[in-house]
Amino acid sequence: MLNIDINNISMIYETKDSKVNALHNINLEINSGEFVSIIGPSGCGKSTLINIIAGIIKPTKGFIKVGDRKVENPNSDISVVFQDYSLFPWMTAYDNLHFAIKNTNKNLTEKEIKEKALKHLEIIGLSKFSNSFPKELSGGMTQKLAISRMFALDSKIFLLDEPFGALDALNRIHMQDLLIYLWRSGNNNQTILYITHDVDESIFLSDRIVVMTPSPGKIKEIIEIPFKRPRNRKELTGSKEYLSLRNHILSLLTEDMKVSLNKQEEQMRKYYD
Ligand SMILES: Nc1ncnc2c1ncn2[C@@H]1O[C@H](COP(=O)(O)OP(=O)(O)OP(=O)(O)O)[C@@H](O)[C@H]1O
Repeated sequence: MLNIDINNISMIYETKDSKVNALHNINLEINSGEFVSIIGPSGCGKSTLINIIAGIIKPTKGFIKVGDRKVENPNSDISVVFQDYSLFPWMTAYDNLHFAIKNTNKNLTEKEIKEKALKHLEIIGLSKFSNSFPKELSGGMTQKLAISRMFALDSKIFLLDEPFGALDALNRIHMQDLLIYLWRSGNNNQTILYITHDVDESIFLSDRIVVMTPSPGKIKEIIEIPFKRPRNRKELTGSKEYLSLRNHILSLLTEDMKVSLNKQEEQMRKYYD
């Protein structure tokens, strides 16, 4: 179990002709075993933050600590799943899992690795597709495999960047249930940081939701989700408490949208006048 300490992170991208102020003074502590979602308008720096935590890009200011260690580069404590899948396209479904298990459990025998890989395929209902390559699977199946592979990797921290963004509503619900099932049935209670645009998804999945403001991305509010687990989707979404929480998050997000739409309108008026 490892916590994540996001310490005063700012990020400015410098391109040939401009500077983009992507993140400004982000401070956040995510506890071991916690599920935290980040929600915010497009371009507020959510993916930038995930990439900084994963050690893929270096921030302009501030640092990330995972447990006692400063993050300088990608490392095996942290696994990342992106929207456009995170599998090896040249390996079958079984081989993708086998490879992950073999590389993170050096003391397992070949028989144990095989059993574990087959068990993972069974849990996600893809036993029949063990010899299929990612391109031969549907979007939902591919993402199931990517999530399953993430758990097989046995990392302590999972960073998920809109992993179900490309799925239809039904598949999305199914995947949310699978994610929570795998997370809660794991032995070591991993820490999850989850990026989404979907307010309902963030409430259903999270212990806390971090709402961000647009350019530069700052933390606007951190919301504790009061609902006990396991959560019953039907009961939850019908409750008054849920609806008021949902309205609160939506109003935080639309406030910023109004400001940016007004700015856009002002610029268009200037252009056409
Ligand atoms: N490599 C880069 N070089 C220059 N600017 C970048 C780079 N990556 C991101 N940006 C800019 O930084 C800002 C934040 O981008 P980022 O992708 O982190 O936002 P986001 O909140 O994840 O967006 P979305 O929800 O649309 O995926 C945007 O203005 C984007 O154009």
